[in-house]
Amino acid sequence: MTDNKVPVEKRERAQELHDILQRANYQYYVLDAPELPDVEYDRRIRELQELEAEYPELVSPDSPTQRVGAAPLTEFAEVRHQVPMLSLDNAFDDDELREFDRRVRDRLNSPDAVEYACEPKLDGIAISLLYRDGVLERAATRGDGTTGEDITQNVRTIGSVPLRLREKDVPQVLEVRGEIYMPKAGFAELNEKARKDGEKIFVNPRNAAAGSLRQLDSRVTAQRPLELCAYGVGQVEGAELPERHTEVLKQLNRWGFRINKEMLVAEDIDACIEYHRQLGEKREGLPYDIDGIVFKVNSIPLQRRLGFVARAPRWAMAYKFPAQEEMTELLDVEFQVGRTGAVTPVARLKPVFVGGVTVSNATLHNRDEIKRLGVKIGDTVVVRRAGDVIPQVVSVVESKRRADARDIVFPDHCPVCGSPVESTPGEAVARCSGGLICSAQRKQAIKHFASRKAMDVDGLGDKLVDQLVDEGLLHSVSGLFHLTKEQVAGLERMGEKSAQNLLDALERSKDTTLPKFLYALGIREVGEATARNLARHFGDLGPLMQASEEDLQEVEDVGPVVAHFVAEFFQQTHAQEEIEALRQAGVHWFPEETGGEAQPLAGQTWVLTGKLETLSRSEGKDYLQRLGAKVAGSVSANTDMVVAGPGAGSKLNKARELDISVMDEDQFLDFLRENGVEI
Ligand SMILES: NC(=O)c1ccc[n+]([C@@H]2O[C@H](COP(=O)([O-])OP(=O)(O)OC[C@H]3O[C@@H](n4cnc5c(N)ncnc54)[C@H](O)[C@@H]3O)[C@@H](O)[C@H]2O)c1
Ligand SMILES: [Zn+2]
Repeated sequence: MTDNKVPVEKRERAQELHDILQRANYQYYVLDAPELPDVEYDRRIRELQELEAEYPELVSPDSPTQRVGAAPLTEFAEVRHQVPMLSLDNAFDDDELREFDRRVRDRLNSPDAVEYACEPKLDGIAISLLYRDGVLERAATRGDGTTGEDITQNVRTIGSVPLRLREKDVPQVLEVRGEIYMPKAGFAELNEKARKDGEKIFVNPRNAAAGSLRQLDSRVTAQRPLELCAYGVGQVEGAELPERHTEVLKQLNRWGFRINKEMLVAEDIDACIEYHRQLGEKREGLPYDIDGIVFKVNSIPLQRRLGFVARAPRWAMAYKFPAQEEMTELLDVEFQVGRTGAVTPVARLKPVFVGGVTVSNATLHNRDEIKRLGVKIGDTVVVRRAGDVIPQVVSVVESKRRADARDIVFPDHCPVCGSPVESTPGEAVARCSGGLICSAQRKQAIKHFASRKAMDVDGLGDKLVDQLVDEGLLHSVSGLFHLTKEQVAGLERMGEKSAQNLLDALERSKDTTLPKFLYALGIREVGEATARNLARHFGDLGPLMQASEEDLQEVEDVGPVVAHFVAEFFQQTHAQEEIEALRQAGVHWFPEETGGEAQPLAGQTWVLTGKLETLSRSEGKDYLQRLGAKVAGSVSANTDMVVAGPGAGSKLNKARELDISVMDEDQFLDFLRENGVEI
């Protein structure tokens, strides 16, 4: 074939893709600040690969399809990898994975199924760790696959990187390869702190890990919650390693490396597809981000026979999960007013499928965040939706900024009631100063009051509260208990029966507990735990309402800020009147037992898994907390006990693995009774 067979527009497009991808590589690998979301990058790579497949003349050694990563920065010393550190090819659906299996078997001339190792694909940074005579000598990034950066000082600060191998019998030279990543919880904490301190915010855990590792001051790295997971070896001298990949990893584990607990051996490609499906369901619940599954031919001799192409081995494939970040257009910004008057900017987006759902709104947090992002209306933005977390605008694709992009103007006056919007110095949040004059705040206060963890009024949904307030039937929380059947039945989509149900639910809700009532009042910074501590300390509402800020600070976990909000709340005449009105309407509770009486589970952490048959998860949690226990959401090594119900499978296994005591539902109920909890 000759050059002139390639149509000009195809050649130009290829060149354009080269430019886009090279720029993206630089931003991603060198600056740790990608502008494009990964899916967008992957689409462009795909497009270039397809062009190159059609017109092989377009393939050049410097094509982004032929290369791994990017050449390293100059601040760190360069390291040459004896065995190149490659990337992985990607599959995006079952067919592409089957196609991979077909290619493997064709090449091996194997009519039989090939065994694969299945590992979650951690989303972090590839690392090479060189051990000489069992001692960590050097840690290097992948770089462009041949040349990486020496980041030994930084990597040494990571707890899960062994500085010395366990066991005596170790190879003279052992190069371990793995991923350094930041667990989700650590990432959330880091960003939250950065947001408060006005420091750099990372787009996702991968970027945070990359940025943390490439610090010139290793004391900074030491502060970051990084972990290592080993997934392979490079150079090995003076030892024979097992002939199956999964066995090699188990050996690494004995030498002191963490390996992934979800790892599995699949006997054929169908089992791989099933594994991918299962992990896809588990993905949100894992404590770290994964962006797919890596399937590797498990036999090392077969891996050797298969070899590799320019940028990836032929014996491995990454089967990606649906993206958690996508690009879309910011159409407009609206300002919502919350229960405490906080004015939150909400981005209206051109609908985009991300993280498994179609997203058309995302939070922009506050005024500072808008400034930090430098975002304008009309911009192309990157939206991230991971798990249950509210979708967020994480960055702006500046290269796509339109000439007519408009600044976002933060309102001076509440968009709902027109009262001035005020900000307290040192606080990022701006608030409507209208208090309960503001119907937005009133609606939110009533919704909160009626919510499940508060007064738990069955059937009083958000829409109904909006209707009641908008129709002028409801002006305060206590007004709920004066609603009449006729008023409720007269609303749109309501009838006699549903009206009666609501009144019955309201009646039932009057029988409550002091902690729930305190939480329901919606005092700023008073969540469930604080409400419980306040109730336990003061025993009843009277003494609490009289308490000074100083008195309040004696309560467990109550600092000056919370003490101030609580005292301020109870000093308002309006609040006092509301409380009186609620009691007049029949809201009641029994006083709490006060004092530092022994709490059977004080200081222990419990995990509630799945749904118990007779208790809801939140009830179980309430009961445990009454006994002084902290309740955790997932199973970790420092958890003491797990309460298991139907559907608790994976957590249960994890608990057993960690040697944590496990109880079933009946034992749990007995246990609560023994400890004097009425069920
Ligand atoms: N947004 C951007 O502008 C931009 C630019 C460049 C690259 N990228 C993204 O980076 C990725 C491509 O980069 P890449 O070459 O690092 O490939 P990759 O991240 O898709 O796959 C290779 C990497 O997977 C990691 N990995 C995790 N678990 C593993 C396991 N169990 N076994 C083996 N490896 C494992 C290793 O670090 C390895 O280097 C793509 O997802 C692409 O979207 C994005
Ligand atoms: Zn208002």
